[in-house]
This record gives sequence, structure tokens and C-alpha cells, in this order.
Amino acid sequence: MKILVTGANGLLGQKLTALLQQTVGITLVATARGKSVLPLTSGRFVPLDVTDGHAVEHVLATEKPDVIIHTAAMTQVDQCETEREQCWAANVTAVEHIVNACNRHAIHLVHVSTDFVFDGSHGPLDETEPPHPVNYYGESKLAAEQYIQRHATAGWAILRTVLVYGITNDMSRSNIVLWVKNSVEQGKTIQVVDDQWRTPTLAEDLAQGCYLAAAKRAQGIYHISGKDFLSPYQIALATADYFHLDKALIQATDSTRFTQPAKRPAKTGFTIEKARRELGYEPHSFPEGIAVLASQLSS
Ligand SMILES: NC(=O)C1=CN([C@@H]2O[C@H](COP(=O)(O)OP(=O)(O)OC[C@H]3O[C@@H](n4cnc5c(N)ncnc54)[C@H](OP(=O)(O)O)[C@@H]3O)[C@@H](O)[C@H]2O)C=CC1
Ligand SMILES: Cc1cn([C@H]2C[C@H](O)[C@@H](COP(=O)(O)OP(=O)(O)O[C@H]3O[C@@H](C)C(=O)[C@@H](O)[C@H]3O)O2)c(=O)[nH]c1=O
Repeated sequence: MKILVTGANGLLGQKLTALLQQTVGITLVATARGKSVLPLTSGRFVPLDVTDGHAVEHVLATEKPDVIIHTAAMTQVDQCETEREQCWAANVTAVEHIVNACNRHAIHLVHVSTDFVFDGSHGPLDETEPPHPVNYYGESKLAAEQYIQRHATAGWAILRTVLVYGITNDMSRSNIVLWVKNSVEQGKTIQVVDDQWRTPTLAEDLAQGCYLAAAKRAQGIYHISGKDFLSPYQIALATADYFHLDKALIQATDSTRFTQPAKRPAKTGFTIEKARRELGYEPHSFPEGIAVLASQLSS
């Protein structure tokens, strides 16, 4: 089976290309903007800016993958709130190009989406919950989901995930575990909210979920996240515990006092029973996930 990955230089993209290169029976085509940050031991790297419709058509027509796993997106939530045109181009127009090319070449689409399509009024959430985004990033990711559901004629799966953490080369953005660890190690006091709720997801687990959906040509929406329902404050304390850091530097706050340019949905987090049942997906616990990340720090 030939799988093409978009956004291969990203956190998920790098974990996914590492996984697919060591999976028997998979031919990998890794694509990303600019140069590859990954040493590819097998498979090919092809430059691809997914906002370029002609390039998307050319690459998919040339490579003819059986499945495309679309991870590329503008993921800086606060930047999406202010740079809306760039956000829409990367998160919606790009998906229209990809769906249209998948339709032309009968390519199964595995598309990565987010808990930020929800309003955060309640959680954890299963796949039947109605989406109501509260920021522009979430609006863009929901618009992409809706385009896929309305227009994709080849098979498609939408995999939503939550608060991804992990460590790779050349990271274009940090994540909560690394941010807490680095801040506290530098002696900084951090304010962390205790009234938002997530099921933080190890990047390696998300990569496994993407592979399972591709291998099974899964059809429909799946919630693929960690299985521990935690607040960012609890995430910060668990991170400090693991790395034996000074927890006095981690101060609880709440969303009335700590605000970000883009509103965050208060309570999300996912139930993952459908992915367990239909895909055989089973993630690490949060402490196990931190241990996986820690093992990569030392190497
Ligand atoms: N991180 C998280 O907490 C969550 C992420 N998601 C979703 O998971 C997916 C992967 O996110 P993640 O790996 O964490 O994020 P990253 O920001 O690490 O990776 C996203 C990648 O997309 C690439 N990209 C952006 N625009 C384009 C473009 N026009 N053409 C080609 N590549 C592009 C970026 O390239 P460059 O390196 O050049 O900027 C980057 O490497 C995204 O779809 C995101 O919406 C969902 C929920 C949570
Ligand atoms: C920076 C910061 C964050 N937080 C909290 C807010 C939030 O609940 C959590 C993470 O905040 P961040 O801004 O780091 O991450 P955030 O941009 O909220 O992460 C999001 O990324 C996109 C791509 C997604 O799709 C979402 O699922 C989600 O993972 O930590 C604090 O409490 N204090 C802080 O100083």
C-alpha cells in the first residue's frame, strides 16, 4: 500500500513518517513545504505546498498513492485568530484541493482534525456531538471537515485529536509538556489553568491511529486521543512529578484571569471507544506517554 503524508516536517508528520518507514508493506511518499527535516531511510520525499492546487494535482497524479494522510495545517491557534486569510488558505482551501485530487484519482483520504471544532461546554465528547467552534482555527478545521463530508467521492476518514505532545527535530511549535518542563527547569513561574479539560495525546499514538485508519480504509469520523481526562494544571503537575521539578513554580489560575488572543474551548477531551472498537486503537496513559517522550530526550 502506497501512503502519501502531507506536513511531514510537523510533529505528527515526523512521527508518522518514522512509523510508516518501519511498517512492512508500506511505500511512503513524505511531502512538506521546503526541505525535509527527516532522514528518510526508505520512501521518497517530495516538496509540496498544499495551498498550491496545481502542485497538489501534479503530485497526487504522479505518485498515485492508495491513501493520503493529510496532517498539514496552520496550527498556531492565536495566529489563526489574527491572520485569517493565511489560516483559511492552509486549513480549508488546501483541503478542497486535496479532496478534488482524491476524487479524480480515487485516493482514500485520512484527514486530521481537532477538538477545537467544539465549544467546550461539556466533555469528554464522542463522535455524535454537534460541533460549534469558538475560535477561527476551529472554524477553519470544521469547514474542512464539512467540505470532505459534502464533496469527497473516494473513501474518507476524519480523525479528530486533542492537545498533542511529543518531541522531534526542528519543531515549528512547542507543546504543553515541553513548555512546562523547559519553563520550570529555567526557574520560571508559570500560571496554568485548572478550568480547561483535555485528553492529551502522545504524537506516536496519533501516528498509530492514522496508520490504522489508512490500513483499514476507515470511513467516517473517529476520535483519536489520549485516554486520561486532565486539566492543563494537572498536566503540568504530572510533568513536574515525572521530571522531579519544583512544583512551587506551577501556579493554578483560571480562564477568567489567564486569557489568550484566541478563546480556548473550556471542556473537551474525547471518548475513544469507537476507535478502540473499529480500529483497534489503544493509546498510552499520560504517565506512559511522558516516559516515551523522556526516553527520546536522553538519546
Ligand atoms: N498539535 C496539536 O495539539 C493538535 C494538532 N491537530 C492537528 O494535527 C495536525 C498535525 O498537527 P501538528 O503536527 O501537531 O502540527 P505542526 O505545526 O507540528 O505541523 C503542521 C505542519 O503542517 C505544515 N504546513 C503548514 N502549512 C502548509 C502548507 N501550506 N503546505 C505544506 N505543509 C504545511 C507545517 O509546515 P512548516 O513546518 O513549514 O510550518 C508543519 O510542518 C494538524 O492538522 C492539526 O490541525 C489537532 C489537534 C491538536
Ligand atoms: C501558554 C499557556 C497555556 N496554558 C493552557 C491553555 C491551554 O488549555 C493549554 C494549551 O495551550 P497552548 O496555547 O499551549 O496550546 P493550544 O493552542 O491550546 O493547543 C491547541 O493546538 C491546536 C493545534 C489544537 O488543535 C488543539 O487541540 C490544541 O492542542 O495550556 C496555560 O494555562 N498557561 C499558559 O501560559
